[in-house]
Amino acid sequence: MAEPILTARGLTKRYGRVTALDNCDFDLYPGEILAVIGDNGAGKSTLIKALCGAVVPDEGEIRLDGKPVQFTNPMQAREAGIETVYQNLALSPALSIADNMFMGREIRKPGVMGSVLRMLDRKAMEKVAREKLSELGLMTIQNIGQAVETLSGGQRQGVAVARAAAFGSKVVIMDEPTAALGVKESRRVLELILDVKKRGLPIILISHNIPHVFEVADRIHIHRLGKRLCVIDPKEYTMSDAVAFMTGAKVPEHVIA
Ligand SMILES: Nc1ncnc2c1ncn2[C@@H]1O[C@H](COP(=O)(O)OP(=O)(O)OP(=O)(O)O)[C@@H](O)[C@H]1O
Repeated sequence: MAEPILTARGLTKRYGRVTALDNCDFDLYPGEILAVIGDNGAGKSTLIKALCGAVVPDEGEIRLDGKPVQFTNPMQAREAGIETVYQNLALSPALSIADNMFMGREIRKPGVMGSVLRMLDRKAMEKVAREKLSELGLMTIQNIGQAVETLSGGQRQGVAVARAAAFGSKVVIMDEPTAALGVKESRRVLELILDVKKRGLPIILISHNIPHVFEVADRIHIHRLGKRLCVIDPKEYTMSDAVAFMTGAKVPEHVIA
C-alpha cells in the first residue's frame, strides 16, 4: 500500500476525568473512503475534531503527507487542505449557495476595489460555484444566488459536500452526512461521496448508519473506548460483526485490515 496521507499516533485528549481519546492511532490512505464507526461516547467526534483542528490533543502526533502538523484551529487545517463537512453547522441558511461555498475565502474584485474597498467579486464566485456544483452533478439547483434556506435537506448537504470537494485539496471529512436526510436524499449524498472519491480525494466518513458505511467504505475504522480497536475490510466482515466489535460483544482476530 502507498504511504498514508493522514496519520495520528498516540492521540490523547482528556476532559477532566473523562479520557475522550486514549492513545489513539489513525491512518487514512490516498484515494480511500475510510469510515469511522463506534458506540456513543467512543470518542469518534473527538478524534475527528483533533484531525481538523477543532480540538487540540493533550498528547500525540498528527502527520499530513508525512509531515508533522499541529493545528490549533480549523482554519489552519483548511489551509493545509483538510475540509470538514459538519453535521449541523454546515451552512448559513440566509446566505446564497455561492456565498456559502466561499464563506471565509471570498474572491475580491481585482485591483483597489478588492484590496482596499474589500469589494466581493460576485460574478467570479458564482461562476466557480456553478462549475463546482455541475462537476458533481448538482446542477438541479437552478439559481446559485438562491438562499440556502430554500433548498431541501439533500440539496443543502450537496452544497456542503461540493464546498468541501472544491476546496479540500488533501482530505475531506464528513460527519454524519446522511443523518438528517430521507431515503432519496441520503442516496444522492452517498453518490456524491463516491463522486468525490472518484475525483481522487480521500474521505473520512463518520456515521452511525452501518448499511451506508458498508455500502461506500473501502475500510472501516472501529473506535472503542477512546481508541482504534481495529480496521476491517467491509467485504470480509458482516454488519453484525462490525456492531459486535463496536459494542465489545466480539473481539476482532486481526487488528488492521
Ligand atoms: N467538550 C467536552 N467536554 C467534556 N466532555 C466531553 C467533551 N467532548 C466530548 N466529551 C466526552 O468525551 C467522550 C467521547 O465523546 P465523543 O463526542 O468524542 O464521542 P462520539 O464517539 O463521537 O459519541 P457520539 O457517537 O455519541 O457522538 C464522551 O464521554 C463525552 O462525554
